[in-house]
Amino acid sequence: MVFLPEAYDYIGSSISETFAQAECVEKGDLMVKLCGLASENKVWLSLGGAHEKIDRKSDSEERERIGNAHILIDDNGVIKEKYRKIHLFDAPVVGLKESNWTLAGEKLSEIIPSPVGNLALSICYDLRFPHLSHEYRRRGANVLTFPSAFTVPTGKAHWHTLLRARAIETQCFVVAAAQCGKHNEKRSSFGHSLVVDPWGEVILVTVSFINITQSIMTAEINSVIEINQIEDMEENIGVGYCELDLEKINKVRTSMPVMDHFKYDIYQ
Ligand SMILES: O=C(O)CNC(=O)[C@H](CS)NC(=O)CCC(=O)C(=O)O
Repeated sequence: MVFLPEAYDYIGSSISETFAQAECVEKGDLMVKLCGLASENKVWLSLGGAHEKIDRKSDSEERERIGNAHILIDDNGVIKEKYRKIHLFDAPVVGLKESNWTLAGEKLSEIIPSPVGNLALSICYDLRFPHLSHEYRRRGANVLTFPSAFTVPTGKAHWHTLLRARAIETQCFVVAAAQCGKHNEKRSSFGHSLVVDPWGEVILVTVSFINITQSIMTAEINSVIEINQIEDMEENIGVGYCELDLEKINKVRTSMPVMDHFKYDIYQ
């Protein structure tokens, strides 16, 4: 299975550029190509965040806005699920207001059984809302996904901690493909695509692999590195590879059955 980050299609340098390139998820040219690639190569795809052109008739709001949609494609090239980002990143700390151009989603993703586990779809800023992750766990997820385009200052401060916390609390694998580098004069992303196991251990983090001009298909497979080494590393576009040992989930959950210990009667 291949996981791509939020905004895997493009990152616009202005709202008008972002609108101009948005495509309808089900019928867009890019999506047709990606479904073809999934079936030809027999891989599942997690497309972490498409700029989704929304049919105005189904949008009750007056302003033009797009969806931020995480799409899951199976190895037959069939779209299995589409999740629209629920929590929009309106954050004065970095001067971004996603709700200016995005319409928030209103429902959770289904839990989708896949060859790498029972997947739950989220996007980026959703990571900061533990109730969402907890609800996915309660509904049977064992792999949470947080494709992201985290900003550099908030990424430095919180990215690793939040991802590990969600993994530890829910006892799920957490897979987080992340944008990295400078997109335009105004935007850069923190990077550090991460996979965390249900015990909270980081089992994959991407660092510098390939030159941006090389094909991703020829990228070298990464080796796992220690978190305390990361600060000094440059990150380019690249790929990381790891295996999810689903047995770990059972081990962690039986050895510490936190789900049985919630006291909803006391704190709802
Ligand atoms: O708009 C696009 O083209 C792609 N989408 C994004 O970059 C989104 C909305 S601005 N970024 C985040 O949610 C960052 C969250 C974050 O950095 C944090 O929670 O600290």
